[in-house]
Amino acid sequence: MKKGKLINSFQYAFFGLWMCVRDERNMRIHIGAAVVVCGMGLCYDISRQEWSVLLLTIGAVMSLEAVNTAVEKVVDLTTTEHHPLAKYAKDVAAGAVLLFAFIAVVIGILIFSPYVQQSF
Ligand SMILES: Nc1ncnc2c1ncn2[C@@H]1O[C@H](COP(=O)(O)OP(=O)(O)OP(=O)(O)O)[C@@H](O)[C@H]1O
Repeated sequence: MKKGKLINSFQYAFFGLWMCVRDERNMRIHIGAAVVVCGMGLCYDISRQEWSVLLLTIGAVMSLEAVNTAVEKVVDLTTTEHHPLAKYAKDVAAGAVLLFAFIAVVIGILIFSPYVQQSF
């Protein structure tokens, strides 16, 4: 692959993430939650393994939100009409984010509950 093209690909990808943050309220909520849990991670001095799980979880939630946004945009591009398949695609993509967001909350509780209990 040519060097220029590789740089362009990174630029497009970063611009995609920026548009997601700029336009999607849910993405900004995920970022807020990530800042809070990373702050807690620093406060409680969690282990390397716990940081790995935490960062993987944060990355997965945000990546899923980005894919959900992409699905929404493609559906909107495909039809402006009310269509059951459009609803199906959007709701399934949203469900994927919701499912992993629940898992992320459970992971957060598993990681931080021993530290929070110790501090009382
Ligand atoms: N073209 C369509 N045909 C049928 N149902 C649709 C269509 N567009 C959206 N919907 C449905 O309307 C509801 C709201 O969709 P919308 O696109 O506004 O996304 P949203 O859930 O509000 O997400 P976001 O806040 O990320 O935009 C969802 O249940 C979605 O499946």
